[in-house]
Parts: sequence; structure tokens; C-alpha cells
Amino acid sequence: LRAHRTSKLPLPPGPKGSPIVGNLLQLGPKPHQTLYNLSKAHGPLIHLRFGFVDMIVVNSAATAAKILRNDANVCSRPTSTSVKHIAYNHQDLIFAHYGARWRMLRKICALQLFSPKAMEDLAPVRADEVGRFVRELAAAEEEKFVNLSDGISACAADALSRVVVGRRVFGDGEESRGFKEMVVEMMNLSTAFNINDFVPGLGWLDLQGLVGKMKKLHRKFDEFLDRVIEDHQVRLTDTGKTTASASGGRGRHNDLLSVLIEAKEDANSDGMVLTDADIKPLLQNMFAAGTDTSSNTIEFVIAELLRHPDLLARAQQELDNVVGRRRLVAETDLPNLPFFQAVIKETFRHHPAAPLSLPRIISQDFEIDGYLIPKGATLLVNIWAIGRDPMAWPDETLAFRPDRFLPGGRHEGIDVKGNDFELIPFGGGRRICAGMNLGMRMVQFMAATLVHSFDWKLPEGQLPEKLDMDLSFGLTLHRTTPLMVRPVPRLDPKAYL
Ligand code: HEM
Repeated sequence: LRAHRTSKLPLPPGPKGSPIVGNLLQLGPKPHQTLYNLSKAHGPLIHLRFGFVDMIVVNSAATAAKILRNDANVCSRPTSTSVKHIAYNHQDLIFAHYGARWRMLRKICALQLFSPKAMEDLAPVRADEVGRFVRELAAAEEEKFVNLSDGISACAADALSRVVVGRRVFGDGEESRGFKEMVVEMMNLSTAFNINDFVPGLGWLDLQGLVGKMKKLHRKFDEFLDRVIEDHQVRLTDTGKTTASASGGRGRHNDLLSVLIEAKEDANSDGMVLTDADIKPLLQNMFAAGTDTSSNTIEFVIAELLRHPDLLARAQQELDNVVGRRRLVAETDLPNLPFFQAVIKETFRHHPAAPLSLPRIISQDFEIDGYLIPKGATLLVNIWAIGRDPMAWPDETLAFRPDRFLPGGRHEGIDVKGNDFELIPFGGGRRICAGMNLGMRMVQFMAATLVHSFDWKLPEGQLPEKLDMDLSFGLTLHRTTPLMVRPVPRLDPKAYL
């Protein structure tokens, strides 16, 4: 809540709000766009008031760099009703308070779960799932249009669940859709601007009816995770494996849950130990943060290429040159595909999966450009607006032009890994996405495989440039209408066997 202010510096500019709710009702259904429009009027750094809470929103690359390059004062996440009811009251990693426990969890992510070695060990699992999806598409009846959006999201969920718990957990069709709905609902409930969080005293009223939904969803997700963990244990017992052998011992990774169970014995330098109570929230984070973000990005890559047939042809040509037409793409091909990598970067710029990143809380007063960033305020980094920042992207700002990232282009060498603040789809600073290595691999590999393996026909009368790119807002952005396309195999038939 608003702290008593001692600093004489002014707050950043922003729109006037209503007496009690402040600017809360001005956000509309697409807050990232509203905030972007407000920044055109008020400047890149804006201040709003949601009820009794100060909000600071960063809308430009230069301001994001100033705040995130040294983000020691902006490292914790705010408390909210959804964190309490959905995110195990900060016991997960995404919403963990900044401190020794968070550091321990991040260390496990960096050194064990998402290390380059773990990524390599689990590459065959991803290849297997993506191959299965490609064969399914290749076998689709001629003339039949498929819902590619559903297909991508099921494949991403299957690949992720095999990486995380060693097996597919969603079954076909209904069950997989049910899981996706659960993840999407979780994202939506986590990011809904809930009036209870901003106007104290209203909590018991639950005006938007969100608390009931949160509790119900949490129970469902929690039961799902119990089943997954129990099943994992049964499989270990059945196969007579110890945890160490299931995780591949210290050397190899068979699935991430085994790695976590094994890591329980290790105390880190702060004396922190991973316990059973940490494992379920971590699994929830991986399922929730990893599936929808990756599959939405893959869908946008395909949709953008369909809208730009010249770019699609160039991407396929590059893939043919590097991979040929007699086999499917392998993850080891990815570094040899500079044009395709540029397409991915341009997709992240236009369609960042988490448009407002995840909120941070300001722990100390500090100053940016003569303005006070007050302790206790919530910081939102508008990644979506930063991708459209005309200072950072002066050439054809709104055009889809991957060439800008290629040699000779103005943005040659720019990467998404948090060092170049004009392109931060995974966030930046200390709380940058913990699963970035896995997310990048899934997006690049699946999208490249789909583009290489098929030509894509749109329904009759559907003009590529008119493809609906409208979005709905949650924590992640979704295309509102599913992508209906007819896959036409373009490789040597043996490649699909
Ligand atoms: C295209 C894929 C992905 C995108 C675009 C993405 C994006 C993000 C963003 C923007 C943040 C907030 C960073 C910040 O506060 O500065 C984040 C945090 C996080 N992401 Fe991802 N993510 C992706 C995939 C994944 C995957 C595959 C996993 C794990 C399986 C994952 C796990 C996490 C976790 C645990 C955090 C919280 C880190 C912390 O608070 O310390 N993400 N992600």
C-alpha cells in the first residue's frame, strides 16, 4: 500500500484516476495496449494508482535497461490474492520472495534442471514428441483442415510433461484440452487485476468472484500434481530404479522430477535444503510457465510466416539447404539457421508471450530520470510496448521484418537473453525466466520442424495478409481464433517414417 513519502522528487507522470479505484477501470480488456497508448501521451515511464497501490509501468527499452540492469531494489514479487490461493502462498519459484530460498531454487534451475547438459540429455524426448506430431499431420486425410493451434499446444504439453515427469500425462484429445484450459485459467486468474488486491477491506466481498474460482482451480491442479508425483513413484518402484538411476545418476538426466528428488539431499552454500514441500509448487511452475508460453509463440511464428509467404519461402529454402529433404530437423541444426532464428526474434518482438512480464515490487526508493520510484510500488515492465518502442526500433517499427537481425541490419547480434533491453521476451535482470533455455529450444525446434516438414494451405477465400491476429489477454497472449490449415508434406516420404 502507499507508503508515507519523504522524497521531494515527483512521481512519474500518468493519467488522472477516479477517487477510490484510481486508474483500475481504465485498463480495459488488453491492459498492455492501454498502457502502451498511455505512454504515448505521458512518456515511457508512467505512474498509475490502482486503488491504494502505486503502479510504475516501464514502456521503453532505455528505461527498462536503467531499472533492470541493476535490479537489486526490484527483485521481489508482490503479494496478491492469486499468489495466496494459486501459487502456494509464495512457496513456488515464480512468486518466491527474493532471498536465500529463491537463490537456492534458481541455482537448482541453472545447474541441474535447465543446464546445457540437461537440455542435451532430454533432446531425444523432444525429438520423439515432435516427430510423433509430424507423422500425425502427415497422415491427415488429404483435403482435411486441421486445428493447428490445438495440435501445437498438445505437442508442447506432451513434450514438456515427458521432460518434467518422464511421461505424457494428458492422454489424447479431451484430457489434453482439459489441461490446457486449466493452464489458461491459471494464467488468467493470476493476472486478472483483482480489486481485492488494491482496495483494502473489500476482500470478504470478492466482488469479481475470483477467489472462489482460484480455490477451485488450485484444488484441481494440486490433485493433478499429486497424481503425477504418485505415478512417478510407482513407476520407479515397478522398474526397481532408485531415484539416482531414474535421474540418470549425477551424470545424465532422464526427467526433471527425478533430478529434483535427488537434489533434496544437497544443502547449498546458504545452508538451504530443497524439501518435499518445494517440489509440488516447482512442478506447477514448470507446467504452468512452460506450456502455454511456448506453444503460443510457436503458433505466432507459423501465423506470421503464413501472412508473409515470401518469408516462408526463404525459411523453407534455408531449412532445405541445411537439413535437406530426407530427414526431419534436429535440435543440432538450429544454430545453422540464422534466417529462421531472425524470424523467431521478430516473432518475440511482435508477440511476446508474457506481454506485461511478471510484476515486481520496489523494495527501496530510487530515482530514474528525475522521478521517484517509490518503495512499496508495483513495477510492470511492458514487454509488448518495448517491442514497439520507436526509439529502439526506428526502422519500420510495426512491420514484420526479420532481416533487421541479420548481418548488416540495424539489430544484428541482438539476442533475447536479457542483455539487449529492446528485446526481452523472457524478462531481464535477476528474475529473468528460469526456463529460458528450455523455452527457446522448444520454440525453435518445433517451429522449424513444422515449417520444414509441410507447406500450409489456408481455407479457400482466406487471404494470408488477412489472417486474424487478434489477441486475447491473460498472463500470456493468445490468438483468439484457432489456426485452421491443411498440411501438405513436402519432404521425401521416408523422412516421415
Ligand atoms: C517461450 C517461452 C517462455 C517465455 C516467453 C517466458 C517468459 C517469462 C517471463 C517474461 C518471465 C518473468 C521474468 C521477469 O520477472 O523479469 C518468466 C519467469 C519464469 N519462467 Fe518463463 N517463459 C517461457 C518458458 C518457460 C519455461 C519452459 C519454464 C519452465 C519449464 C519457465 C519457467 C519460468 C519461471 C520458474 C519463472 C520465474 C523466475 C523467477 O521469478 O525467478 N518459463 N518467464
